[in-house]
Amino acid sequence: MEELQASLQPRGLTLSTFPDKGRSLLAARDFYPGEVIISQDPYVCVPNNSLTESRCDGCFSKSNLKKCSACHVVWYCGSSCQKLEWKLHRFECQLLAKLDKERRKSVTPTIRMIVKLYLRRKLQNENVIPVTAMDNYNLVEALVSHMSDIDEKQLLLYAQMANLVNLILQLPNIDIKEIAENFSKFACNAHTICDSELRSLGTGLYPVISIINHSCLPNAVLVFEGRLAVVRAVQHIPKDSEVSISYVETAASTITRQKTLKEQYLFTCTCVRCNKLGQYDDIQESAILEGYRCRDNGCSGFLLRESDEKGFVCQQCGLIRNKEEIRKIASDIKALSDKALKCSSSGNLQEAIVLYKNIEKLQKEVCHPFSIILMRTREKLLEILMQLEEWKEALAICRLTIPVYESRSSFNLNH
Ligand SMILES: C[S@@+](CC[C@H](N)C(=O)[O-])C[C@H]1O[C@@H](n2cnc3c(N)ncnc32)[C@H](O)[C@@H]1O
Repeated sequence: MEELQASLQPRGLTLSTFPDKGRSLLAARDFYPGEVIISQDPYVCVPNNSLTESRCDGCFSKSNLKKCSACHVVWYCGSSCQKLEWKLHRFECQLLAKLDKERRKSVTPTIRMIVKLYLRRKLQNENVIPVTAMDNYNLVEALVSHMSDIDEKQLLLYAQMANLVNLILQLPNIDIKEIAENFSKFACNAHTICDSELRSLGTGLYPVISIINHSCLPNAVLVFEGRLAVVRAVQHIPKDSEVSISYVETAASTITRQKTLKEQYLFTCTCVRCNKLGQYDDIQESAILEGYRCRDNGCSGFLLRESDEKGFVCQQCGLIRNKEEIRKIASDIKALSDKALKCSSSGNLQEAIVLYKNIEKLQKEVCHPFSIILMRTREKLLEILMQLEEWKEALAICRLTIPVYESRSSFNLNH
């Protein structure tokens, strides 16, 4: 870690360890909103390929794809991406080509990440790929795995996946337990690589960026420029303070955020937002983000459950909303959502638009106008409309989301 510390110093950063969080990245000088704090190329990354969607292994694009003729698993958009990846894929390709057709189908993106991890370690050990202070396997070894905290079912799954990786790699002296531990490390350290519209393209392991801890009110944000991970300040970060990003959707209730953090990252967040759990402004924010709207369309109050559980009371005008009425609409929304998901994943986009519009209509009846649930439906609609180049309608959806973003920034100012 001394080498890493030395390479972070000229960037105005330093490493520290806290008893409750483990390693942390600190600012060794002031950073200002918009400024790049750190950027890193992935140690390994893979596109999120599935049976219905493929992307180029180099740039993650979806156009002009050709399958690697030897392994039939990996896709490229052209020779420049293929060349870029060849140093490693040359070895991966030989291993995948040896597998029978059925086994090849079980090589999921996660399995490929681990296979690539070991191949990269081997190529760095053999000096085929250069080693630097920010790009070496020691950084992967230092990542937290939470192996002692995960349940038996998950351990068993990791063991099965580790066996498959072992079968593919066929390296001498490989430790199955270490492979399983690397799966666990991926679960709490890997990042989803997104495009500028936050669409998920793939997964990458960025072992220096993984040192950055979480806050529900972060002072920095992680974005991607292609495969490059870039951390930018979103607030003034004074010298000696910790750099933090959010691992989860910040526009969620405290209970939802804490549940996700506990399940995926195995810790309980004690940030300033989480410490407000149960206080009036936390209850209000949670009810707006995930709760129901007032029966009176002209009222913007938030609803809380009545003590006798018959319904929900508007905290602004006192009107009561019946629980059964909400339950009925919620079940209609669920049925439509299942259909819409099927349509959009099978490429039936026109039908998906009709269904998402109906979902939005129903959600407008039950959800608070600034609800994150309604917002997600609109984001989905926007994504499909943009795919179909229906710009006018897409713009109309954007206009609906602006007031929600404005209200969110006022929430955050209150914290
Ligand atoms: C991506 S790692 C971050 C770096 C980590 N601290 C380390 O020592 O390598 C994620 C893990 O860090 C810890 N962590 C991150 N943010 C935290 C926070 N706000 N409070 C407590 N633990 C946190 C948790 O153990 C979590 O699973």
